[in-house]
Amino acid sequence: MSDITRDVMKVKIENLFLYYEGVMALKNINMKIPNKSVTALIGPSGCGKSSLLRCLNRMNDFVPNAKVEGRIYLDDTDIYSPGMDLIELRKKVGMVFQRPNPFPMSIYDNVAFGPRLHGVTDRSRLDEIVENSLKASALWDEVKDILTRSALSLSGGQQQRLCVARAIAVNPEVLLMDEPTSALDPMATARIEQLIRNLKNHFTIVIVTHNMQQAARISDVTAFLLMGELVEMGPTEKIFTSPEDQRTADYITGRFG
Ligand SMILES: Nc1ncnc2c1ncn2[C@@H]1O[C@H](COP(=O)(O)OP(=O)(O)OP(=O)(O)O)[C@@H](O)[C@H]1O
Repeated sequence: MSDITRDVMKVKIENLFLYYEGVMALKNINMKIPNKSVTALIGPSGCGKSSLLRCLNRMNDFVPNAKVEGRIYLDDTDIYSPGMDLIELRKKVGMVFQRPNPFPMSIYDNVAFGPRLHGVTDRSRLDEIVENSLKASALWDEVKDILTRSALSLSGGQQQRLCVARAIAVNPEVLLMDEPTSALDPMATARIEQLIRNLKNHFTIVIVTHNMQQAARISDVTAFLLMGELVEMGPTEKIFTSPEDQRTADYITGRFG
Protein backbone atom coordinates (compact mmCIF):
# COMPACT_ATOMS: atom_id res chain seq x y z
CA MET A 1 0.00 0.00 0.00
CA SER A 2 0.98 3.60 -0.41
CA ASP A 3 1.89 6.20 2.17
CA ILE A 4 -1.75 6.38 3.17
CA THR A 5 -1.47 3.57 5.68
CA ARG A 6 1.39 5.34 7.38
CA ASP A 7 -0.46 8.63 7.63
CA VAL A 8 -2.26 9.71 10.75
CA MET A 9 -5.88 8.62 10.87
CA LYS A 10 -8.18 11.56 11.58
CA VAL A 11 -11.49 9.73 11.93
CA LYS A 12 -12.05 6.16 13.07
CA ILE A 13 -15.40 4.49 12.65
CA GLU A 14 -15.93 1.34 14.70
CA ASN A 15 -18.83 -1.09 14.44
CA LEU A 16 -21.22 1.60 13.26
CA PHE A 17 -24.87 0.70 12.73
CA LEU A 18 -27.56 3.18 11.73
CA TYR A 19 -31.28 2.53 11.83
CA TYR A 20 -34.14 4.68 10.50
CA GLU A 21 -37.40 3.75 12.21
CA GLY A 22 -35.83 0.43 13.12
CA VAL A 23 -34.73 -0.34 9.55
CA MET A 24 -30.99 -0.89 9.21
CA ALA A 25 -29.36 1.61 6.84
CA LEU A 26 -25.70 1.09 7.81
CA LYS A 27 -24.37 -2.28 8.92
CA ASN A 28 -21.23 -2.68 10.98
CA ILE A 29 -19.09 -0.04 9.26
CA ASN A 30 -15.42 0.01 10.20
CA MET A 31 -13.30 2.65 8.54
CA LYS A 32 -10.25 4.80 9.09
CA ILE A 33 -10.11 8.15 7.35
CA PRO A 34 -6.63 9.57 6.82
CA ASN A 35 -5.74 13.10 7.83
CA LYS A 36 -5.35 15.86 5.22
CA SER A 37 -6.52 13.81 2.31
CA VAL A 38 -9.67 13.31 0.27
CA THR A 39 -11.76 10.22 0.97
CA ALA A 40 -14.55 9.50 -1.52
CA LEU A 41 -17.66 7.52 -0.61
CA ILE A 42 -19.10 5.81 -3.68
CA GLY A 43 -21.84 3.30 -4.31
CA PRO A 44 -25.28 2.97 -5.91
CA SER A 45 -28.21 5.13 -4.92
CA GLY A 46 -29.55 4.27 -1.48
CA CYS A 47 -26.44 2.38 -0.33
CA GLY A 48 -25.98 4.74 2.62
CA LYS A 49 -23.29 7.21 1.49
CA SER A 50 -25.06 10.34 2.71
CA SER A 51 -26.20 8.59 5.88
CA LEU A 52 -22.62 7.66 6.68
CA LEU A 53 -21.40 11.17 5.94
CA ARG A 54 -24.08 12.62 8.22
CA CYS A 55 -22.98 10.33 11.06
CA LEU A 56 -19.59 12.07 11.01
CA ASN A 57 -20.94 15.32 12.43
CA ARG A 58 -24.06 13.87 14.02
CA MET A 59 -26.43 15.43 11.52
CA ASN A 60 -28.56 12.31 11.87
CA ASP A 61 -29.39 13.57 15.35
CA PHE A 62 -31.87 15.85 13.53
CA VAL A 63 -33.66 12.90 11.94
CA PRO A 64 -36.49 11.64 14.16
CA ASN A 65 -36.27 7.92 14.84
CA ALA A 66 -32.71 7.62 13.58
CA LYS A 67 -30.58 5.52 15.91
CA VAL A 68 -26.81 5.14 15.82
CA GLU A 69 -24.81 2.37 17.46
CA GLY A 70 -21.05 2.05 17.53
CA ARG A 71 -18.23 4.53 17.87
CA ILE A 72 -16.80 7.34 15.78
CA TYR A 73 -13.57 8.89 16.96
CA LEU A 74 -12.35 12.30 15.83
CA ASP A 75 -8.71 11.97 16.81
CA ASP A 76 -9.22 10.43 20.25
CA THR A 77 -12.64 11.88 21.02
CA ASP A 78 -15.70 9.65 20.74
CA ILE A 79 -18.17 12.03 19.08
CA TYR A 80 -21.14 9.97 20.30
CA SER A 81 -20.10 10.20 23.94
CA PRO A 82 -22.82 11.75 26.12
CA GLY A 83 -20.76 14.83 27.02
CA MET A 84 -20.07 15.80 23.40
CA ASP A 85 -20.73 19.47 22.66
CA LEU A 86 -22.50 19.40 19.28
CA ILE A 87 -21.75 23.05 18.47
CA GLU A 88 -18.05 22.38 19.01
CA LEU A 89 -18.28 19.15 17.00
CA ARG A 90 -19.86 20.92 14.02
CA LYS A 91 -17.21 23.64 14.24
CA LYS A 92 -14.58 20.93 13.89
CA VAL A 93 -16.52 18.96 11.28
CA GLY A 94 -18.02 21.31 8.69
CA MET A 95 -20.37 20.41 5.89
CA VAL A 96 -21.15 21.48 2.33
CA PHE A 97 -24.40 20.23 0.85
CA GLN A 98 -25.56 19.05 -2.55
CA ARG A 99 -27.35 22.26 -3.47
CA PRO A 100 -25.66 25.55 -2.70
CA ASN A 101 -27.53 26.95 0.31
CA PRO A 102 -26.20 30.42 1.10
CA PHE A 103 -28.12 32.29 3.77
CA PRO A 104 -30.31 35.13 2.48
CA MET A 105 -27.86 37.80 3.56
CA SER A 106 -24.76 39.49 2.17
CA ILE A 107 -21.72 37.63 0.88
CA TYR A 108 -19.72 39.04 3.80
CA ASP A 109 -22.29 38.05 6.41
CA ASN A 110 -22.48 34.50 5.07
CA VAL A 111 -18.78 33.97 5.66
CA ALA A 112 -18.74 35.89 8.95
CA PHE A 113 -21.75 33.94 10.26
CA GLY A 114 -19.84 31.04 11.83
CA PRO A 115 -17.03 33.13 13.37
CA ARG A 116 -19.65 35.49 14.86
CA LEU A 117 -21.56 32.51 16.25
CA HIS A 118 -18.35 31.42 17.92
CA GLY A 119 -17.78 34.82 19.48
CA VAL A 120 -15.60 36.78 17.05
CA THR A 121 -16.80 40.40 17.16
CA ASP A 122 -13.72 42.39 16.23
CA ARG A 123 -14.35 43.94 12.82
CA SER A 124 -10.80 43.79 11.54
CA ARG A 125 -10.50 40.15 12.64
CA LEU A 126 -13.77 39.34 10.84
CA ASP A 127 -12.55 41.18 7.73
CA GLU A 128 -9.41 39.07 7.79
CA ILE A 129 -11.32 35.79 8.21
CA VAL A 130 -13.74 36.69 5.41
CA GLU A 131 -10.91 37.60 3.03
CA ASN A 132 -8.84 34.52 3.83
CA SER A 133 -11.82 32.17 3.56
CA LEU A 134 -12.90 33.65 0.23
CA LYS A 135 -9.33 33.45 -1.06
CA ALA A 136 -9.06 29.81 0.04
CA SER A 137 -12.30 29.02 -1.73
CA ALA A 138 -11.11 30.76 -4.92
CA LEU A 139 -13.91 33.31 -4.85
CA TRP A 140 -12.20 36.45 -3.54
CA ASP A 141 -11.29 38.00 -6.88
CA GLU A 142 -14.87 37.69 -8.10
CA VAL A 143 -16.56 39.14 -5.02
CA LYS A 144 -14.09 41.44 -3.28
CA ASP A 145 -15.88 44.55 -4.60
CA ILE A 146 -19.41 43.31 -3.93
CA LEU A 147 -19.16 41.90 -0.42
CA THR A 148 -22.32 43.67 0.73
CA ARG A 149 -24.38 42.27 -2.13
CA SER A 150 -26.83 39.44 -1.45
CA ALA A 151 -25.27 35.99 -1.70
CA LEU A 152 -28.34 34.93 -3.64
CA SER A 153 -27.24 37.16 -6.54
CA LEU A 154 -24.25 34.90 -7.22
CA SER A 155 -24.23 32.09 -9.81
CA GLY A 156 -24.74 28.51 -8.62
CA GLY A 157 -21.03 27.73 -8.85
CA GLN A 158 -20.12 30.91 -7.00
CA GLN A 159 -22.74 30.14 -4.35
CA GLN A 160 -21.22 26.71 -3.81
CA ARG A 161 -17.73 28.21 -3.42
CA LEU A 162 -19.28 30.68 -0.97
CA CYS A 163 -20.69 27.73 0.99
CA VAL A 164 -17.18 26.27 1.08
CA ALA A 165 -15.87 29.65 2.33
CA ARG A 166 -18.60 29.71 4.98
CA ALA A 167 -17.70 26.19 6.09
CA ILE A 168 -13.97 26.86 6.35
CA ALA A 169 -14.35 30.27 8.04
CA VAL A 170 -14.52 28.55 11.44
CA ASN A 171 -11.34 26.64 10.65
CA PRO A 172 -12.74 23.10 10.81
CA GLU A 173 -10.55 20.02 10.88
CA VAL A 174 -12.80 17.90 8.70
CA LEU A 175 -14.91 19.01 5.76
CA LEU A 176 -17.83 16.84 4.68
CA MET A 177 -19.14 17.32 1.15
CA ASP A 178 -22.35 15.67 0.02
CA GLU A 179 -22.29 15.59 -3.79
CA PRO A 180 -21.13 19.22 -3.88
CA THR A 181 -21.06 19.46 -7.68
CA SER A 182 -24.22 17.61 -8.63
CA ALA A 183 -26.13 20.86 -9.22
CA LEU A 184 -23.30 22.53 -11.15
CA ASP A 185 -22.26 22.73 -14.80
CA PRO A 186 -18.93 21.22 -15.96
CA MET A 187 -16.97 24.49 -15.63
CA ALA A 188 -18.22 25.16 -12.10
CA THR A 189 -17.59 21.49 -11.26
CA ALA A 190 -13.98 21.75 -12.44
CA ARG A 191 -13.44 24.78 -10.21
CA ILE A 192 -14.83 22.99 -7.16
CA GLU A 193 -12.68 19.94 -7.92
CA GLN A 194 -9.57 22.13 -8.12
CA LEU A 195 -10.64 23.78 -4.88
CA ILE A 196 -10.95 20.39 -3.16
CA ARG A 197 -7.46 19.43 -4.33
CA ASN A 198 -6.10 22.64 -2.78
CA LEU A 199 -8.12 22.40 0.43
CA LYS A 200 -6.85 18.93 1.31
CA ASN A 201 -3.54 20.48 2.30
CA HIS A 202 -5.37 22.04 5.25
CA PHE A 203 -8.38 19.84 5.95
CA THR A 204 -9.46 16.23 5.99
CA ILE A 205 -12.12 15.96 3.31
CA VAL A 206 -14.81 13.30 2.96
CA ILE A 207 -16.89 13.56 -0.19
CA VAL A 208 -19.94 11.66 -1.37
CA THR A 209 -20.07 11.43 -5.12
CA HIS A 210 -22.17 9.64 -7.69
CA ASN A 211 -19.56 10.41 -10.27
CA MET A 212 -16.84 7.79 -10.38
CA GLN A 213 -14.62 9.88 -12.65
CA GLN A 214 -14.81 12.59 -10.04
CA ALA A 215 -13.83 10.18 -7.27
CA ALA A 216 -10.91 9.00 -9.41
CA ARG A 217 -9.84 12.57 -10.18
CA ILE A 218 -9.87 14.07 -6.73
CA SER A 219 -9.68 11.43 -4.02
CA ASP A 220 -6.75 9.70 -2.37
CA VAL A 221 -8.85 6.97 -0.79
CA THR A 222 -12.13 5.49 -1.99
CA ALA A 223 -14.69 3.55 0.01
CA PHE A 224 -17.30 1.50 -1.86
CA LEU A 225 -20.60 0.93 -0.09
CA LEU A 226 -23.36 -1.44 -1.07
CA MET A 227 -26.69 -1.89 0.70
CA GLY A 228 -25.45 -0.29 3.90
CA GLU A 229 -22.20 -2.21 4.06
CA LEU A 230 -18.64 -1.15 3.39
CA VAL A 231 -17.48 -3.56 0.72
CA GLU A 232 -13.99 -2.24 0.22
CA MET A 233 -11.82 0.75 0.99
CA GLY A 234 -8.33 1.58 -0.19
CA PRO A 235 -6.12 3.89 -2.21
CA THR A 236 -8.25 5.27 -5.04
CA GLU A 237 -5.92 4.05 -7.75
CA LYS A 238 -6.11 0.52 -6.42
CA ILE A 239 -9.90 0.55 -6.05
CA PHE A 240 -10.24 1.70 -9.65
CA THR A 241 -7.61 -0.57 -11.20
CA SER A 242 -7.43 -3.73 -9.11
CA PRO A 243 -10.22 -3.96 -6.54
CA GLU A 244 -10.24 -6.99 -4.25
CA ASP A 245 -13.97 -7.59 -4.28
CA GLN A 246 -15.90 -8.64 -7.37
CA ARG A 247 -18.81 -6.36 -6.40
CA THR A 248 -16.47 -3.34 -6.47
CA ALA A 249 -15.16 -4.42 -9.86
CA ASP A 250 -18.71 -4.78 -11.17
CA TYR A 251 -19.67 -1.35 -9.90
CA ILE A 252 -16.68 0.57 -11.16
CA THR A 253 -16.97 -1.03 -14.57
CA GLY A 254 -20.59 0.06 -14.71
CA ARG A 255 -22.18 -3.37 -14.49
CA PHE A 256 -24.71 -2.03 -11.99
CA GLY A 257 -25.66 1.10 -10.12
N1 LIG B 1 -34.55 10.36 6.98
C1 LIG B 1 -34.69 9.08 6.59
N2 LIG B 1 -35.71 8.35 7.04
C2 LIG B 1 -35.85 7.05 6.66
N3 LIG B 1 -35.03 6.41 5.81
C3 LIG B 1 -33.98 7.11 5.32
C4 LIG B 1 -33.76 8.48 5.67
N4 LIG B 1 -32.65 8.90 5.03
C5 LIG B 1 -32.21 7.85 4.30
N5 LIG B 1 -33.00 6.78 4.47
C6 LIG B 1 -32.82 5.45 3.87
O1 LIG B 1 -31.52 4.99 4.17
C7 LIG B 1 -30.94 4.34 3.02
C8 LIG B 1 -29.65 5.04 2.66
O2 LIG B 1 -29.94 6.36 2.19
P1 LIG B 1 -28.81 7.40 1.83
O3 LIG B 1 -29.50 8.67 1.42
O4 LIG B 1 -27.83 7.46 2.90
O5 LIG B 1 -28.15 6.71 0.55
P2 LIG B 1 -27.20 7.31 -0.55
O6 LIG B 1 -26.23 6.24 -0.90
O7 LIG B 1 -26.64 8.60 -0.11
O8 LIG B 1 -28.20 7.54 -1.75
P3 LIG B 1 -28.20 8.59 -2.95
O9 LIG B 1 -26.95 8.32 -3.72
O10 LIG B 1 -29.44 8.26 -3.72
O11 LIG B 1 -28.23 9.96 -2.34
C9 LIG B 1 -32.00 4.40 1.93
O12 LIG B 1 -32.69 3.19 1.94
C10 LIG B 1 -32.89 5.53 2.34
O13 LIG B 1 -34.20 5.35 1.88
